[in-house]
Amino acid sequence: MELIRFLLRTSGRRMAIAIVTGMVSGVSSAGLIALISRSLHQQESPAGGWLVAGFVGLVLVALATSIVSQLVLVRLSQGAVYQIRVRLVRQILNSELSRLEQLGSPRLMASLTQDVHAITDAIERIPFVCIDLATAVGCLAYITWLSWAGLALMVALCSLAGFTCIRFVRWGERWLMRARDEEDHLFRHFRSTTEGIKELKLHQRRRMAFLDEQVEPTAQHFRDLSIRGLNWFAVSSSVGKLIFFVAAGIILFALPQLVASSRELISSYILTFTFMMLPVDNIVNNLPYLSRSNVALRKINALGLSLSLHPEPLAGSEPQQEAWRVLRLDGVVYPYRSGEDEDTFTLGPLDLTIRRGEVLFLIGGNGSGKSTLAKLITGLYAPERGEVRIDGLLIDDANREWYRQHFSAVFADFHLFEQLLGLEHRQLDRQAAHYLHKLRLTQKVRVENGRLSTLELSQGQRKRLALLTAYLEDRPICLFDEWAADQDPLFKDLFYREILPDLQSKGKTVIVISHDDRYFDSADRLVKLEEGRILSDTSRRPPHGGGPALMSEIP
Ligand SMILES: Nc1ncnc2c1ncn2[C@@H]1O[C@H](COP(=O)(O)OP(=O)(O)OP(=O)(O)O)[C@@H](O)[C@H]1O
Repeated sequence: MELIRFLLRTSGRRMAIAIVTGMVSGVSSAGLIALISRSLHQQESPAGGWLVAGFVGLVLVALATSIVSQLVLVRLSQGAVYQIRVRLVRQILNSELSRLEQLGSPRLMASLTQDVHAITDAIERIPFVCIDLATAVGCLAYITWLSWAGLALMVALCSLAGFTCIRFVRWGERWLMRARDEEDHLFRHFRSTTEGIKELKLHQRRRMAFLDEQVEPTAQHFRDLSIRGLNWFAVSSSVGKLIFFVAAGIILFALPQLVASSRELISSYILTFTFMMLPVDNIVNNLPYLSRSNVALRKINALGLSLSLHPEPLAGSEPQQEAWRVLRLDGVVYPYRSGEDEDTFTLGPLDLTIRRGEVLFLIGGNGSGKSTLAKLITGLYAPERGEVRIDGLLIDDANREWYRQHFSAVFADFHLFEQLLGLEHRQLDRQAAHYLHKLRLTQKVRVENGRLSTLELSQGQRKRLALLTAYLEDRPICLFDEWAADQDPLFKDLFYREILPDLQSKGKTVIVISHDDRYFDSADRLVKLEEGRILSDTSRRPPHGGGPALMSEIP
């Protein structure tokens, strides 16, 4: 079973301790049955001292080993859940952006929530299932010890039960796997529900169509596939219980006819089967949860495999190249693909040279490739063909992470973190307060211990906060993707006339994606894109230092 293999990989030593102590507990429980059975048969004569001592001893051993086994398994299972969560997030973070975009956030969210939940659910049951299993195995061992005919019957029935149940569970799993694939589509609709709530609320017919034509059919399909899968589990559970009762019936009624059996033997069987009933019931009832976790693990492994096919090496420790001079893109090509080979849009081939200290505007119509080029320049995408070099140094998989550390960027679909993560200024709060004042956000936001007091702001204000982060990062190259689009005229002016010259005066190179032709005169250079190619590259003036020192006097 995949879950057990996963737990063994997580900590084989702990698993071994849990199995050994669990088995001791199970055998002790079976020993207790044997002892109770024997004491019942000695009703006539008072129980000997050794029986009482044996009873107390076995109770203590069964309890102590059961507790140890469960404690170890609780630790092991929670450790495994922790590892799965962290490993998955790490794998996502270490994967190429283009791969993550292809997979889509609903697929990632489904694994991070549903699959992790299914595994957690199953793993939390493992300690109890293990003890039940150990008790059942102990009881079977006792039945075997009582009579060899009992052993033969048990082996035959256990094989039959195992074979039949596993077959049904496998069929069930196949349906659950299909249901799980459907769940990815369902998550896409969940995302549309939360992110498109305004559009859905405003338009009743759209909302009805969304519900009737998208959410309901997908949810129904998911439900039907799940029902089919769970039906097989129900069959498997009933067949398992049926075989158990058949075993009990044969041993109680048929065995005495076939093999000479004393009343003592029969009553021992009755006691053992009664004792076994609860653990067997628990094991059978937990099978669907364990099976679901198999499906979830397969899904997570498939995601992990697909992510690991596009890994990115971790960051090198080299410092940024503050004094870089030239960044060159030579013949770079980046295609977006929808299917196997079908290109939907291709950026390039294009050549571009960016010099240190210049303010470069990327302009062009919607869909001309500006944001794609920005992701190539910043190293978020790797070109399929062509080269990116910084001062002649070729940027490849080995140093792309290092190269990215040269950039601060505010993309159009930026994300704000509540905490100013990864910024190690000694006076972070003071610096942040200074920039908040300059960005006219003091009335709205405070920064305490590097944490922003609120993110409940207008889109324009949120963008100003993103700009604050870029300032605090203090990286040599800044990139703003239509930053000013949501700003009022005052802040548009502030951005183009003061912030950009200020960044330039600090020696930063600034790349701005802009549609604001009123402010194109703020650029040293205008690079115009059309259909993924550079249409024109116009230098308006050589890169200069200077400009008003808006942000320069940091306290
Ligand atoms: N993740 C993606 N997957 C597939 N195609 C994409 C993806 N992102 C962008 N595209 C396609 O690439 C083309 C260029 O998009 P890009 O976002 O670079 O344009 P842009 O010039 O920044 O446009 P805008 O001014 O509207 O922001 C578009 O035709 C778009 O459909």
